[in-house]
Amino acid sequence: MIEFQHVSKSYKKVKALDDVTFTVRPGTVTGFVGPNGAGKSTALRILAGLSRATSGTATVLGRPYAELERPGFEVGTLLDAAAHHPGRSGREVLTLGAMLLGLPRARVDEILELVGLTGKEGRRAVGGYSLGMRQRLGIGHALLGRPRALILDEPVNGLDPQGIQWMRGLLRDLAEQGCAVLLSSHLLHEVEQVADHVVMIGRGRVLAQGAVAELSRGRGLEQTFLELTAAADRSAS
Ligand SMILES: Nc1ncnc2c1ncn2[C@@H]1O[C@H](COP(=O)(O)OP(=O)(O)OP(=O)(O)O)[C@@H](O)[C@H]1O
Repeated sequence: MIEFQHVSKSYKKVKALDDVTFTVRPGTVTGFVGPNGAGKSTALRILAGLSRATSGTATVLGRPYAELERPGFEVGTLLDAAAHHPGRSGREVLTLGAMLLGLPRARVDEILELVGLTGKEGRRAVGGYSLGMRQRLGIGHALLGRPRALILDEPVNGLDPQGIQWMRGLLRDLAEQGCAVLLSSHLLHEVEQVADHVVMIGRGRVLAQGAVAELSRGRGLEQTFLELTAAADRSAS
């Protein structure tokens, strides 16, 4: 379970998040959508313990990230596909992660296979990876410890159509295994394909949340999203 309760975050003059409350239940994929600057990354960074809320609480499995006893086994994060050292090979990145968690080397091979990186690709330096390959490595790294919650910032960015289809299947499988998956995306059509629930934010506030079918209102999520964000812009001006 992932929970935001009345989370607000201010940077000097900017109110990046304003009283954000929502839940991601185990066994579901929740899409987190909003225009540029809406506050998505800020919310995910707070959840992953990389930034502090000004007020409110964001928890994973009932605790703030900093208080998780075994974070690598509880929550997997993919917040920045370029986070790994460019000089390390994909295999080295995964091996370091596996060592930190006390996992056997065999887990690295399992993960390379799961994310569709070949042995040869695994031996290449990450600096030479395409964005799609980085995304595959990043999600593999997040999954090393078989976490019960996943936080993914734009995971399909840079993936080709086959890659997008693969990611969709992977996230659905993880949800079926009971994982709580939170993914931010600008691709509303993609969110519609993979998510059960959607949280729409604009200017730091939750504009709507609910089941995908409910929010698409028979016309598609994009239409609802455009109407809600336009209304939020009008009321702010
Ligand atoms: N470190 C920071 N200092 C000051 N303002 C910040 C900082 N980080 C984010 N902001 C501001 O907070 C607001 C929310 O930004 P955030 O990056 O969370 O949005 P986002 O929804 O992830 O956007 P995008 O879709 O473009 O990635 C923006 O107005 C942004 O300028």
